[in-house]
Amino acid sequence: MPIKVPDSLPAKEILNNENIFVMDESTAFHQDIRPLRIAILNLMPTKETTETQLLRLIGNTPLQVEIVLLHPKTHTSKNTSHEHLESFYKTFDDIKDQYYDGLVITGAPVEHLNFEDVNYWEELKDIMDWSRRQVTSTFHICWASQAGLYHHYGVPKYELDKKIFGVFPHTTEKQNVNLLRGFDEMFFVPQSRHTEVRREDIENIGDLEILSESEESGVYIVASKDGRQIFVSGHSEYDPLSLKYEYDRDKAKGLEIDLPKNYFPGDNPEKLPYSTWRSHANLLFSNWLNYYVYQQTPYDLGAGI
Ligand SMILES: CC(=O)SCCNC(=O)CCNC(=O)[C@H](O)C(C)(C)COP(=O)(O)OP(=O)(O)OC[C@H]1O[C@@H](n2cnc3c(N)ncnc32)[C@H](O)[C@@H]1OP(=O)(O)O
Ligand SMILES: N[C@@H](CCO)C(=O)O
Repeated sequence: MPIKVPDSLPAKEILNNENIFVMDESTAFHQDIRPLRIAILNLMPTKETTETQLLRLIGNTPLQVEIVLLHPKTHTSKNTSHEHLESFYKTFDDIKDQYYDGLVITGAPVEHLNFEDVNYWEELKDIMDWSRRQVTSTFHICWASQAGLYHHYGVPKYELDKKIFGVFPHTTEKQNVNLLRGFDEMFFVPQSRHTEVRREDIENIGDLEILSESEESGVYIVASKDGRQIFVSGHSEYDPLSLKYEYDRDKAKGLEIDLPKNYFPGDNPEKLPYSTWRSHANLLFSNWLNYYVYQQTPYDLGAGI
């Protein structure tokens, strides 16, 4: 079964070439099954790259999934063209009366700012409040996970002395948690952050559970006990070369940046990096879609969230 995306979205051709069946709006879904409606609030400056990465993971499912891409209307994008946003994106105003099975909120390179100084903060707060009422489960990535933990639970973020940058081993001690089903005892996840949230600020909040951590890179997955809010600090969706792109970009700018850890063979940036996290990424997203979205959402969406 396929995912359906806006007509002519560039990611469609890339994913079809990878044998992921992506439909456009003119093609009909199987009529007897209600497709899952997933919104992606894309806050990344590199929107096309992120669309492709997320659709690749969300499309790896036997479920029918209809995608709506959202961007914040209170922010003028510097790095994504107006035409791209006009052609493929909606804003919160267009969908706020509707109910959704799932929402993904991406990272954003605004972590040095106070949340209140992010120019779409008021809109993002409205979207996060709406998600509590009208979305079955919301998956927050990187900066969005910090933003969600802060907005919903008052959890602060802290500046790190040094950027956490690389692919780090992660573990979990939890048993029988559906989001973690099938996880290896230890698995790798890309992290690329200047800030963190801390265990001690989260563990006393009764509604939250820390599901996975890394000795080196800290808290990874936090979830509300009802599974409706998932906060993920890493970038499992990243492509094999995403960290290389960030490393080369920062080097070219003359910034002080260490090599991403556990990434280049022999720490040689001339060599093609290892990608060691893609099976984890696929499992994380398919567990979320299956157990937290599909198995929880009401058939008559809106009648019972
Ligand atoms: C912590 C995480 O969530 S990780 C996710 C972030 N990682 C990435 O974005 C990786 C890819 N990004 C990049 O490579 C870089 O951000 C680039 C090359 C695209 C742009 O870098 P720079 O030129 O240094 O920064 P630039 O001035 O364009 O600002 C970056 C973004 O922050 C936005 N921004 C800056 N200040 C603010 C603000 N006060 N409020 C809201 N957004 C802001 C910019 O508008 C831009 O986003 P946009 O393209 O959606 O408009
Ligand atoms: N992942 C980000 C961190 C900045 O927020 C980058 O290096 O682009």
